[in-house]
Amino acid sequence: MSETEHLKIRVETPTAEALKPFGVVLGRDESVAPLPIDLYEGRVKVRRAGKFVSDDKTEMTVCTLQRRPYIAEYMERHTEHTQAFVPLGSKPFVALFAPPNEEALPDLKEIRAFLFDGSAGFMMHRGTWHEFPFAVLDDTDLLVILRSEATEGLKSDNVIGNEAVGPDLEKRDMAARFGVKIELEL
Ligand SMILES: NC(=O)N[C@@H](O)C(=O)O
Repeated sequence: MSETEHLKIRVETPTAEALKPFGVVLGRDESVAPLPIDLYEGRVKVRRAGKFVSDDKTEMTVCTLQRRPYIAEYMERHTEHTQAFVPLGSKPFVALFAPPNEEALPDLKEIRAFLFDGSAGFMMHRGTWHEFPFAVLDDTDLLVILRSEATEGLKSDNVIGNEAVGPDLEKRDMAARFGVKIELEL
């Protein structure tokens, strides 16, 4: 009986170049110019991580977060998709939500905040009100899965009166709408 032949495959470092024949690394690539989205004083950089092919206008962005004050400046919702936040690098992040409703604004009494330890991401129900997650540590990367029309609506030229509204996006200025400063306590 012949000796079983051994085919040895060397395990490589998963660089973007090495992986090009197979796909796109879903992680921070600073050679990709951030999109012209300039909310939170530049503390959130949004880069498209590559073309995500789907039967609908869905995409993946990689957002790089720096710490910012734990104040919910905005709350927004997307009624057409279940947006997901996935931590890259296992760093913790804070997110706050209010349940989907039929009203034009979230119910302040129902807002809750959570500290995610970085071991798991979160996919929201359609219409869940939320603020963009907060970094606990600087240089936190989040994979955000969402519909591209929501991303387009966040671009600076669509921010009017400190709010952004567009197809599948309602981003509301909480201080202007409620006259309250929503602060998170860790
Ligand atoms: N960057 C980004 O996805 N921001 C908002 O759409 C959001 O839902 O947090």
